[in-house]
Amino acid sequence: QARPLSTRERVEEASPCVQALDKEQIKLGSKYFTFDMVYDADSQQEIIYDECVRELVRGCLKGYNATVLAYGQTGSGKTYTMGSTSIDAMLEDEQGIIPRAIRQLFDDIKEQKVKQPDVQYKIHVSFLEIYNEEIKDLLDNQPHLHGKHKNISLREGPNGSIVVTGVTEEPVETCDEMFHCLERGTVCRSVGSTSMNSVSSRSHAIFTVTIEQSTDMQFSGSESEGGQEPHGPSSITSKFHFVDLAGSERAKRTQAAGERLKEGININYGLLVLGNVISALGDESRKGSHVPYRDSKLTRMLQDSIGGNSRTLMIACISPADSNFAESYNTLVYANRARNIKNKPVVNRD
Ligand SMILES: Nc1ncnc2c1ncn2[C@@H]1O[C@H](COP(=O)(O)OP(=O)(O)OP(=O)(O)O)[C@@H](O)[C@H]1O
Repeated sequence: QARPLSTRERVEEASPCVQALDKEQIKLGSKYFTFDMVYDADSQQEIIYDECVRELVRGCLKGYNATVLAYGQTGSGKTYTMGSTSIDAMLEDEQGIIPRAIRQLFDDIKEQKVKQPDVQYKIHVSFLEIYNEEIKDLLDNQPHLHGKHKNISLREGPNGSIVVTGVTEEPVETCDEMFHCLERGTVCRSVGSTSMNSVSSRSHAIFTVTIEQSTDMQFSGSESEGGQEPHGPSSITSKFHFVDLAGSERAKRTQAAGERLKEGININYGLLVLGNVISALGDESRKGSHVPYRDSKLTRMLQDSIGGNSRTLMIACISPADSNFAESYNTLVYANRARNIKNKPVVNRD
């Protein structure tokens, strides 16, 4: 029986132009990159989920915010990996991160309810896309009524968290209800065809699950200290953002024109500002300098996730083809910088 490939071997297999140096370092061109995990085109969705995301969902139920964002060149597999595609016709093995996280969330809550029957759960989902620097509510039931005039705004909450007002916050109680929201929003997403990807996402999409857990009474103190002492009600609210970024693209290669070109320019603008935010936060020598979160809707939305209190996983999708070397190189530079950012995860106790 073949032994499983080591991380180093997986990197070498994934792209012939990438040279693995040791367990956590690779060389591309003349530059060195570090990473936590690497997967090639044969890696199963299940493995990626178990190794990278399962723990974040567990942490979210303990009160930590979490974010998974997929970054990469157009057509490199972000939407496929995130699972923000319609899953109706998909084999279960092929399903990506979001449907898996939904299932785990409800399974874990079921288990937790057995251990802590006093805890009450309230779950909401919202699904937004940032299209041409406008925020669109993908769960809006009456878009024809609201049109462009739906007033969605972003503001900073008391603890530095970003609060989005004016969006649909759909209450859900079951796994199926959450799947339904995912499907509903997915079909409303802006998708278009370019010569690099026939089903290219033309927007950044953010699927957010908010979990409130509350108890009327909490107990503290051990049996040996004379029994457990009840004290006041307590509640924890945590959020999980699943972010499927639109792909970086070069107009020359996508052959975009007209509306597609305008979308491409806006996509690249959002990603450029995200890159500037990542640089400002990830570079020790720029510590304390201005972080341009407000320069784009995308970075403002992700303020908690990048440099905030969230546990954040960035998935850098790269193409194994040598013809995509330049874009793969840029993606790794971007992700390498992001890896230097140190967030400060805290439990969000109200
Ligand atoms: N690991 C994979 N296994 C099988 N098919 C894949 C894999 N990754 C991507 N694909 C397929 O490649 C095509 C492009 O992938 P996808 O749409 O996910 O790219 P993307 O990075 O989201 O692109 P864009 O930024 O243009 O939206 C899709 O048809 C997708 O199903």
